[in-house]
Amino acid sequence: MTEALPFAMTGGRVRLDGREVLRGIDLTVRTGDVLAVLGPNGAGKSTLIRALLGLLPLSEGRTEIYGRPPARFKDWKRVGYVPQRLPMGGGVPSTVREVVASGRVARQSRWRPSSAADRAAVDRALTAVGLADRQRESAHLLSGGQQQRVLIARALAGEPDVFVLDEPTAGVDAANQEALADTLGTLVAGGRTVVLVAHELGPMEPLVTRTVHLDHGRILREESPLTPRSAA
Ligand SMILES: Nc1ncnc2c1ncn2[C@@H]1O[C@H](COP(=O)(O)OP(=O)(O)OP(=O)(O)O)[C@@H](O)[C@H]1O
Repeated sequence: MTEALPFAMTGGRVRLDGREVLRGIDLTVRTGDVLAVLGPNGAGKSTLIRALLGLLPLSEGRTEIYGRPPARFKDWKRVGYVPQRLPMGGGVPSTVREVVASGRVARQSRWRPSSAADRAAVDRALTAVGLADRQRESAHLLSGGQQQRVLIARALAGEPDVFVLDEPTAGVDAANQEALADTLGTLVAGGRTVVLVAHELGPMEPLVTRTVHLDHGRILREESPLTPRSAA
């Protein structure tokens, strides 16, 4: 049996406050794709990835995650999401490590709380984003770029099959953009799938196998760069 596609949207429309923000999106993401969603401010890029993940409902059309509509999809450990910003919730300050460890939750259960494997995955993720030495600090007191790296580490810690990143390099300095590109390169070489929103691809550009250009809630064009994964 062939594996279901990580994401498949057909005729997807999203209305927010009575306004159509996505207008008839047909998009499939295949295993191993590194898909960059490009377009100007307000084009609908974040809305598209939130709709792919089922975080926003479609007003028309359908979308599936590994062959199931989001409401019936259960295998959330396969999906890692890096939102644009650290959610400010609950008023309880969380340490960097706690936020990153929360990326393991979909892998844990009442019967199997945190294990050595979980702790090792959190350690690897913290090291990958260069925050191992800041792990005891309060995540909300870090800079914007550092918080972005905490969110990337949270997704890495979950060891998902598909990573969805909303502007992962926004506010991240050049050295850490390079580090992120290296990390993503390793994941892609291991067969993972990546969907990312970006204004500037920067050092991630050589990894990208497909781009979709959005504007006014529609896909204007789709391209496959000629030399994916071969940094010049
Ligand atoms: N909750 C909301 N209610 C109403 N309109 C919204 C809401 N969220 C987003 N929008 C509108 O939807 C449109 C698309 O927003 P979206 O955040 O998806 O764009 P984007 O391409 O990711 O932009 P950016 O590059 O600035 O992050 C924008 O015009 C925005 O104002």
